[in-house]
Amino acid sequence: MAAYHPYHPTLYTAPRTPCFSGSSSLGQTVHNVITARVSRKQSVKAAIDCGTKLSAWTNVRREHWEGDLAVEGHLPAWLNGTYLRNGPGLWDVGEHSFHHIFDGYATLVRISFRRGRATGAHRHIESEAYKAAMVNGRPHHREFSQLCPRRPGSLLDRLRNVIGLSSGTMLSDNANISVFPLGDGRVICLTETTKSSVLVDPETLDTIGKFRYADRLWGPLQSTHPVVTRTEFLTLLPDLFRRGHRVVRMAAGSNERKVLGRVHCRGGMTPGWVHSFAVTEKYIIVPEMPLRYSVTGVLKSELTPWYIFDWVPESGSYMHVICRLTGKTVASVEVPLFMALHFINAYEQREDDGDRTGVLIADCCEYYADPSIIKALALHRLRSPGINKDTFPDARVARFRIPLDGTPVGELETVLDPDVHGRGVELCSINPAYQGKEYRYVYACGAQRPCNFFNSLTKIDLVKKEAKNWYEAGSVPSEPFFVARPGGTDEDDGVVISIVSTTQDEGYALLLDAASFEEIARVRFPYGLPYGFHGCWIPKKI
Ligand SMILES: CC(=O)/C=C/C=C(C)/C=C/C1=C(C)CCCC1(C)C
Ligand SMILES: CC(/C=C/C=O)=C\C=C\C=O
Ligand SMILES: [Fe+2]
Repeated sequence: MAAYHPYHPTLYTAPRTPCFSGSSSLGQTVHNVITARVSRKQSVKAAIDCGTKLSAWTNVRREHWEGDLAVEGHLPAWLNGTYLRNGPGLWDVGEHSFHHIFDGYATLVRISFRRGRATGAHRHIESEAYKAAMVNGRPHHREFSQLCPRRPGSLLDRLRNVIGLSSGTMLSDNANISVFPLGDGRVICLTETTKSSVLVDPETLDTIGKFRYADRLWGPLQSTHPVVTRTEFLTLLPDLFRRGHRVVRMAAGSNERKVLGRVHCRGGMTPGWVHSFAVTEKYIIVPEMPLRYSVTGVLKSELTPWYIFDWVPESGSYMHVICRLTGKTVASVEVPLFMALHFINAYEQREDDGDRTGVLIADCCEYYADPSIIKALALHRLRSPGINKDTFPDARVARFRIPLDGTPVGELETVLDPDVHGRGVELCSINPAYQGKEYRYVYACGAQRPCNFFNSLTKIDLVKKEAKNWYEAGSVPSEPFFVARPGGTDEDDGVVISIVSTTQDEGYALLLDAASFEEIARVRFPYGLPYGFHGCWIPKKI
């Protein structure tokens, strides 16, 4: 069968903004390679596009920038520390343009707050994949929608691809999704390949090198959303051939992962894709949805209609519950079909008659069992808004109830009227002190319809079932990240930070008071920034 390829026939011509000026030797290589490949005509087009197109979907202007940031408004005196955000920031190399938002080379953005002032920086992560692409002027590794550079023509090439992909040598280490401070002070960036675990310096944004796991747990894939606390790092390693996930734990200060338990997927022939999972104080909750890895697609270096997945609704949806102490599966229930990337939080709902745990609650951003969100994130779709076309899939805050008493099925319900957040909810954060506990507030990207991507921020009150929204026409805000005020006792005592890209070539960090959801400050970069995914907060040690 011919390999399916989801490229759009009228592929958008990406505005290239290739005025890189790296100072490192790699930066110099980057500069030479890029300038050599960009014609004057392209540079003029880039300059025009910069002013008129949304910077969210364009390459970052320079490979590296660092400087003081202009502050409009008032930064709280208590806000001392660094906000780091990871995401793709370079989708074009030489003549090659990536197809999907998840393919772009990782770009870190830093904003450091100190006594009411702010400095900032951005820089690409110097992964092997990025460096090879810069030197060769085209991608050299398998990315999310980018196939292996060697197209399987002969049997020998096919065999080489299978070996390269299963051994991991051809897989990308482009850590472009998340960033976490580990309990021991190191800062790690990740995507879904194991080799993408990369350590960075949160101040200079230098790539320090690979995070080397000191164990023998083989497997090319990992979760990009580990649960990281001061004491541990909990993650999942998908087991493509034995239809499951290993649940592993690494203590802070160590590089050695230890297997805690194993999730056996119940539907389909391959494990369900888990982009994130949830924890309560006692349990780890692993979702299994019918968007399953296409192991043959990945190994044969072919794209399926869902890129690297198959959508197999008849294989069902399940929630698996693992005890954090023993690693044993204590429940595995069938639930209504669902499609979710991000779990918001989970907790144990205690029964009235004592401390026996009855039901687990797990909340997520859910797409009405429709995986088309994956296709909505192709760059040509993001870059062609189509005036007044409402093309973005609807999403809701959905709540699972998972019984622990042996009942074989769980429930799924919509928590609040999705119209209050524009039928968009994604890239969520909560007060981290409430992780695994009963909680009330969610901060997330929302939608002001019509739209082809999230374009607002929302604060959802799960108790009152209300939302407060922030929206400004022509702006795309990224994940609103909650930072708690030290010593604060209310769940929403703090600020929310989101980096906004606009059609006016602006890039700024928006700070909202988390309680009122009113704007308190804008901290401006000199130019528009590309979209990014997940951030973290590193408090300044006083
Ligand atoms: C949802 C999200 O933010 C990113 C998802 C990225 C995925 C699933 C990437 C997967 C892969 C690579 C980064 C390299 C090649 C292997 C593959 C599993 C496709
Ligand atoms: C940008 C995105 C999802 C958008 C819509 O659902 C997901 C990013 C995932 C990164 O972890
Ligand atoms: Fe994510």
